Amino acid sequence: MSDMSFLRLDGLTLAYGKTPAVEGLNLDIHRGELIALLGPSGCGKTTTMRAIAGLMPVRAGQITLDGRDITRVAANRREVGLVFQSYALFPHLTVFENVAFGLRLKGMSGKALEDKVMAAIASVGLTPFAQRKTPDMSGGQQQRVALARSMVMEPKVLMLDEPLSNLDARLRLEMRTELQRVQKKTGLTMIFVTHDQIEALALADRIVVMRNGAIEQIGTPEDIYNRPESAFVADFVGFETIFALKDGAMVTKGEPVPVPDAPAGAAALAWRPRAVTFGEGRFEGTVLSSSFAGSAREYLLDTPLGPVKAEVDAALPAHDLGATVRFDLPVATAAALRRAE
Ligand SMILES: Nc1ncnc2c1ncn2[C@@H]1O[C@H](COP(=O)(O)OP(=O)(O)OP(=O)(O)O)[C@@H](O)[C@H]1O
Repeated sequence: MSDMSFLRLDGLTLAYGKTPAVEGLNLDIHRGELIALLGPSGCGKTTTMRAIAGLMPVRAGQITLDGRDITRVAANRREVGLVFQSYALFPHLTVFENVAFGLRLKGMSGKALEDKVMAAIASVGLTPFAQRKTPDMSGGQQQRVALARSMVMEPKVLMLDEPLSNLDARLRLEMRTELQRVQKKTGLTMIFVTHDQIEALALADRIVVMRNGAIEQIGTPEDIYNRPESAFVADFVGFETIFALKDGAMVTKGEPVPVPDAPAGAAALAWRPRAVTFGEGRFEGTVLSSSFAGSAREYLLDTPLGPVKAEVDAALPAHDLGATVRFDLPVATAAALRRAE
């Protein structure tokens, strides 16, 4: 068996009663990879993780972990860890006892237990807090306790459901680095769920973008950010101006715009605000809104083509609302999408 299929989902189909949640999902995860499941609310991220953890029956398909079919194996025998958004720590127990809990259930005690627990606590940088009760700790520290408690069980795969969503902006950044550090140090295969594209781009080795219970695109952060395949993914990673191509022309709100130099096979063209030429070009639009963002200024333009978002250097003179400006959509700065939806 190759490392390519350390964790393999094969035609995974999941449903809540008559409501389908995930349909025929195929995914191969390497040993030691950090994978982000990214997508809008309701696309099936949590349901997929619950199925891998054994908390959700599989309607059809197969889950294989390290060469073993675990599709119908009980949750506690899967060697899969799951850290919930809420951490679910025991408030009356110390950090040490929270982390030791699962090992005690397995019958471990004494020095062996202590060594393992303290090593797990050390790996998340909480050694000085081992005897503290968890309610007396910050959100980020509690998150680390939850991480240590799962890691100490030495799962083959550790899954985290929106691990950073309860933290404030500063702690989120700190825990992002921490999570990456712990993962690289331990070589643990990890899957985390997020609907935050910045978090997925910053953390993951590969990103799995989901939509309506299926995989829309799988790739490295660079692939997803620079080479989105569909309008759905492009829009998700900040290409805000997207036009479908039909018969060699862009389909716009008004007249079709011929694009003789469109890349072969492209179904749509997409521009980030920064890639739109502003102040000159073939087209004209009216400033609908303008927002200052430090080094840049963003304009939303009302144009005969449809809405266009452009970003320019904030040092340039600002345009008033209602002002008429010229702009262009150069093919050279566009991403060519294979799917227009
Ligand atoms: N307990 C449930 N009973 C019935 N349907 C459910 C239940 N939980 C989820 N669903 C449905 O299954 C689909 C997938 O939901 P899931 O929770 O996996 O999405 P998600 O991508 O994790 O969303 P979020 O980002 O909001 O957590 C959705 O259509 C959802 O409405």
